[in-house]
Amino acid sequence: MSKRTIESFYKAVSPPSKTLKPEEEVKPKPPSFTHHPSYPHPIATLPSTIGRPLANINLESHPPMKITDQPHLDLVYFHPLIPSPIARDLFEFLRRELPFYRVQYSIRRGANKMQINTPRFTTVFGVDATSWFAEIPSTTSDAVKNAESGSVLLDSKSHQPIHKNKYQYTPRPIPECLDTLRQAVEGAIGDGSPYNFCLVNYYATGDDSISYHSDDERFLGPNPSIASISLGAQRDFLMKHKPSQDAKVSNQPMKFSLASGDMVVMRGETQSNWLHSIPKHKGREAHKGRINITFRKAVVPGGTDNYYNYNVGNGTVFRWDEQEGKMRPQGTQGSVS
Ligand SMILES: O=C(O)CCC(=O)C(=O)O
Ligand SMILES: [Fe+2]
Repeated sequence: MSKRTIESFYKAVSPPSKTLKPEEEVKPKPPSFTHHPSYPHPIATLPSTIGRPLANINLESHPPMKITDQPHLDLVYFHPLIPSPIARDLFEFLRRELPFYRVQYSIRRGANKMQINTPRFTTVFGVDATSWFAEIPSTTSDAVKNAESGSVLLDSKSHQPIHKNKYQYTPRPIPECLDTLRQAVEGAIGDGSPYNFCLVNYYATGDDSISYHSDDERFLGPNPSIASISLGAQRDFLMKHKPSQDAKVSNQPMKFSLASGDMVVMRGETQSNWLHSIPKHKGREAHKGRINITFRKAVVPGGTDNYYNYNVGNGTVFRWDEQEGKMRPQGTQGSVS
């Protein structure tokens, strides 16, 4: 009898089928969940009222704008990608269902060690291109299946389970709700490049922010493409060129007022030449929350550890508390201010 290779026991986690029945045939389904041992809690799957429109985004009436009129700038601006009622429902769904973190870490500045409190809530899912999540087929024994809850990490080249010390943090598969969005985003961009990471920021109020930075880490490879989606409150997105002697380079920042449902794709030489930020904000919508989702492709294991270190870390899980109208650390009773 010939031996079966390990690959033949696994198949890639396939996206949910896009062939949907007409509205009247679809019965309301009880909520279902994406389970995985790496999640602090099961993560609800999208209701069809959100999943269906995301799978059928039509950009014919408002095609994306290419913005390339500044040196080294290569943006594609979808204004919007997601129609506003769906964007609002998706915002509320993700704020309610995802685990969030308020990561603290320390950096060295010369001889001094400084403690940094990330000024926003964050979470992350995905794994770099050297590994992939494979579904455990139904022929595998129930005991193994339950232990792994449906998917296992394999090495992309050997298709063998990864070494237990490959990563410092346990990678989390992108849950169905964000994977449906990933497929919609990849379909809208249409350049055939797949993303393997999903980073989520939640800015609770105008006091939350991200300072000027570029996403040009080596673990993303040269000229990375980053797709960035906004949901909820409108916030300013600033972009400025890195310091340059070139007379064609302006030192004035560009400002985009990003609305719920908008997507900006930063690609080409943008990350190596430009910085971007979401500054603190007062005034209109400052009391309202905003979610930002970025899809990226990390190519080496260092990217996986970096993303989990700065977006999950080792701290408390926060969940949205609808009654209190704010994020609450899990495992605490009563109101936390
Ligand atoms: O919130 C945003 O729009 C930007 C987020 C961002 O730049 C990042 O997560 O790297
Ligand atoms: Fe960024």
